[in-house]
Amino acid sequence: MRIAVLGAGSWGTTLAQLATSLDHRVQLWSRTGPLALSAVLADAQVVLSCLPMRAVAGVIEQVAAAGLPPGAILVNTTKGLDATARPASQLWRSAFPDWPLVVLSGPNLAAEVRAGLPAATVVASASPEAARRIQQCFASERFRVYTSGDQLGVELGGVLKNVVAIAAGVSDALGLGANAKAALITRGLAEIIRVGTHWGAQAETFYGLSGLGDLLTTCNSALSRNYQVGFGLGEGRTLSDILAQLVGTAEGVNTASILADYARRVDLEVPITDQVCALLGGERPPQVALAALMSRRLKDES
Ligand SMILES: NC(=O)C1=CN([C@@H]2O[C@H](COP(=O)(O)OP(=O)(O)OC[C@H]3O[C@@H](n4cnc5c(N)ncnc54)[C@H](OP(=O)(O)O)[C@@H]3O)[C@@H](O)[C@H]2O)C=CC1
Ligand SMILES: O=C(CO)COP(=O)(O)O
Repeated sequence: MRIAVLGAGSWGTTLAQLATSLDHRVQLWSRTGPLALSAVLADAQVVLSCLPMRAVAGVIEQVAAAGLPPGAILVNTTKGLDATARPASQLWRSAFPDWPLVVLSGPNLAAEVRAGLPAATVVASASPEAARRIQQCFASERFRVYTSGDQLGVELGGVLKNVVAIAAGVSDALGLGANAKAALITRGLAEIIRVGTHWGAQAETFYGLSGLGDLLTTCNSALSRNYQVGFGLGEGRTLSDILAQLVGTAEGVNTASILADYARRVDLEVPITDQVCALLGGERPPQVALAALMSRRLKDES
């Protein structure tokens, strides 16, 4: 396959390397690289977006100006929300309604995939044929690829877990222990399912690789940038200090405030997100956020 990879950060270079090792012809585009976007797109059969959320709308405009080859499969890997709480694939869908669209998402820390450690992921699309083609394209002995028809659920699992991963980092920095971490991850999953099903995703999807799978990876690995942000907050550092030293993108920082604002407007309960937001905004210290979560009104687990 001829693959254009947009975004030469951690994930873009990793997927480009994986695709090259599988004998695809790969061209990697970055805004500072030597290749023009029009040349990279010219005869691409697959266009893989590995951009941070803040770059997606601008690059879509550039792709529209450069021209997207008819029939090329668009693959979104961005795990973020725009200011209006839309996940990235919805921006691609609005700009290119006639092109097949696939979301690739799962527990896939780039450094581990790059090192050739075994990993699994999910490719989801309204077009089973497009999902199967992308499955074939990226599957290897070290990277197992499943398909799903719940494109929204697969994407939202990857987007929403970032906020819980920030909370998990805080929990570990405070030394709160394994019981607290398990409670956080489990109630985080309940929060993700509440938001995801509100937006129309299927609840079962969140128990799969792109939901629970990615939540476990991101909440338990210091390789995760979102976890690193939380760990820094738990150590009492300011967000600006943490971000100044962070290598790469932590999408959960923006996702938390966008989600908290949205949830407030539609009266959806997102207590973990609310506390993460308050911590990110420097509004309260971690121990006060913890106390707020522990002293909520007593309720049924469901
Ligand atoms: N890293 C990972 O483990 C995984 C990441 N993801 C998701 O993939 C997305 C990208 O993450 P990741 O690769 O880690 O991010 P990085 O921060 O490593 O890289 C982002 C890349 O995007 C480029 N970029 C930034 N702004 C623009 C812009 N306005 N126009 C064009 N290019 C731009 C950067 O270019 P420049 O260097 O010039 O600034 C950089 O090459 C995120 O949504 C993330 O959640 C998904 C799965 C795994
Ligand atoms: O999404 C990821 C792993 O699946 C990467 O997580 P971070 O963005 O927190 O590094």
